[in-house]
Amino acid sequence: MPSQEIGNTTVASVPDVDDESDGQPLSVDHLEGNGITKNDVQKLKLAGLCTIESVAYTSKKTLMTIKGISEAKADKLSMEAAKIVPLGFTTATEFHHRRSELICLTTGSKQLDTLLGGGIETGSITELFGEFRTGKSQLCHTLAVTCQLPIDMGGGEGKCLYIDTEGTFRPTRLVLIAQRYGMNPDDCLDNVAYARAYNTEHQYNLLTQAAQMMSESRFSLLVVDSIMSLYRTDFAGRGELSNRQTQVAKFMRLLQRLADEFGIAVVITNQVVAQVDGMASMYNPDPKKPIGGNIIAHASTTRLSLKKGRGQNRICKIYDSPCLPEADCQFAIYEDGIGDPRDEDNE
Ligand SMILES: Nc1ncnc2c1ncn2[C@@H]1O[C@H](COP(=O)(O)OP(=O)(O)OP(=O)(O)O)[C@@H](O)[C@H]1O
Repeated sequence: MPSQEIGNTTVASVPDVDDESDGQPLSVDHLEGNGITKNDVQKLKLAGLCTIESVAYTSKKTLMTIKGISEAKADKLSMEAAKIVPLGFTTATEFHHRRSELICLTTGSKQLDTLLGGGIETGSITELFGEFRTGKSQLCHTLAVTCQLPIDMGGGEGKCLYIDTEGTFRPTRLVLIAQRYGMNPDDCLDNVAYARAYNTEHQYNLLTQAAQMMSESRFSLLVVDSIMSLYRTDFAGRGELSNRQTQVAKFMRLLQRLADEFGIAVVITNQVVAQVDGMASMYNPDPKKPIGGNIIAHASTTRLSLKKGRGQNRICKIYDSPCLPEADCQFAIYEDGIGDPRDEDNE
């Protein structure tokens, strides 16, 4: 999707993301035939399995939990999907080639993009955690706009799906950010599918809907702001901890499946609690850790810790990443979204 040069400014042409674009996963409709009926396909779609990839990535046991899918049918579905989606070994060269084609979404701050090796990676889950007012939601708002930009401007040429569990989404913020990038604010808002989640069951069901929407048009970003808040209230007390973690794991697994299936960037925000173990407080006077335990820790590919700095400045630290070293940088929150700290802010 080309950007246009107007005077000294590069103006983004807001993508017509409803275009049937290349690279979209194949619809599950293509499985029809060979003993798989239209009715079977409909059942898969109702269960949120809208692409052949989603069927290939789902275990036989899970396929059999779909109402009306027998063991024999589940076998048949897995077999047909595996004929189309490669599930075996590949060479590291081929994998390297595929990874080099992954797009990163710009955060709006050059320093932060550099820290992240280009921006927020697509095809994986990035967790932003920190205390209140550290800029988690503001970064999500900026990404909801930049994900729509052409690839040559640091975007993903796709729509954004935004699940808000705390009621902090503000479309007015998007208008100002869209204007900064020379986008038409109305088009930009139309490209953001927003849903407020009211309980954890609803939060999960929204992902099933998301799968359906993503199979119909090109999305490049899915935001869940914030991931744990409803789990904390729906599952209160120690007695419910194990059940809570099982449900969180199920949710995170579906998030990862969507990231793999549609090549989207998944960004989740998370709260922190004071860390009480002795070692942590020995080296850090104010130790805080993200909530959600090992489930969130293992399911998030990149974990970023956000802290307050001076004024509108914030500090982002790479807390965990499979390929980035532990390092940090500063960014700032402005009226028109996330940016680099300006000199006057540091004086
Ligand atoms: N229009 C704006 N211009 C500049 N800064 C803003 C603007 N809107 C909000 N902020 C700043 O963003 C900060 C809040 O950031 P954000 O909403 O991302 O917090 P958060 O980390 O998501 O916290 P919480 O956990 O409370 O949701 C505040 O310091 C606020 O002053």
